[in-house]
Amino acid sequence: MYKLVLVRHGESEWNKLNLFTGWTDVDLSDKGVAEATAAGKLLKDENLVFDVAYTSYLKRAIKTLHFILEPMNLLWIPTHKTWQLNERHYGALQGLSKLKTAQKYGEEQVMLWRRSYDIQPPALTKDDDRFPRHEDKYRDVPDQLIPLAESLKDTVVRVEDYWEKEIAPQIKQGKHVIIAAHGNSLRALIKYLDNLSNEEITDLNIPTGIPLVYTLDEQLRPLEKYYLGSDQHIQHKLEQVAHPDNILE
Ligand SMILES: O=C(O)[C@H](O)COP(=O)(O)O
Repeated sequence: MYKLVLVRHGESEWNKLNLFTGWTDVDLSDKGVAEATAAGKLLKDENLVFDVAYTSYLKRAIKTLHFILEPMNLLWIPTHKTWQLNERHYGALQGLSKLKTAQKYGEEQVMLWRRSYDIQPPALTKDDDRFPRHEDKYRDVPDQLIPLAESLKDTVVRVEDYWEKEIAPQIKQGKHVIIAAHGNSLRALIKYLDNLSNEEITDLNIPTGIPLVYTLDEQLRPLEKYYLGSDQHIQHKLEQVAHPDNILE
C-alpha cells in the first residue's frame, strides 16, 4: 500500500478577485500563504513525510509547496517542476471576471466552459500576449503541445502522461509523494486515478490548500481518500469553488 498527497495551491490573487486564471502566473494572496502553511502543519501533525515533490511551472503552486514543506522541515526534498501539471489553459477567458462573463454569456455557458469534460473555452490567437509560446519558461515545450485553450479532456492527456512516466514509477519504488498543483490539473489526475466517468468529473471540485490523502494499492488503484481538516471547513471551501460568486466571507 502506498500513500499519496495532492494539494491545490492556496488562494491566489486572482481567486480572490474571481478572475479566470489558467496559465497566468499570479501570486498567492496572504490568505493563500496562510492556507499553505496551515496545510503543512496539518500534514506534520498527521506524521506524514515525503521523499519527493512535484509541482507546476506556476508560482502559486510552487510557493504553496514551499509553504507546506517549511513547517514540515522538508524543504530539502527533491522537487520536480513541470508544465504538464499546470492549470488547465483557460484560453481567451484568462484575465476575465467569472461573474461578468456569466452576466454576458449566461451561467449555463460559463458552467460548460468551467466544468464540462470536453468543451474548450474560446481559444487565444498566436499573436496574443497570453499565448504561452511567448514566455521563456515554455521554451522546451514542443509547438504542438503548447495550448491556445484546453478542455479538461486535453488536460487529462498531459497530466496522465506525466503521471505514468514520472510519478507512478517513483511511488512504486516506495517513495512518498506530494503533488502541489491546480484545481483542474488535479481534477484531471483524480479522474484518471479514481476512474471517474466524463459525467462524474463535472461535479468534482477541489478546495484551495487542503491536503487530499490517498491510500493506493500495489497497482496504484485508490483504496481510500480523505481531506485533512474539519468537515465543516472543507464543505465551506468546496462551496466556494463550486459557486465562486455566491460566497461572502
Ligand atoms: O484557472 C482558474 O481560474 C482557477 O484556478 C480554476 O478555476 P475554475 O474553478 O473556474 O475551473
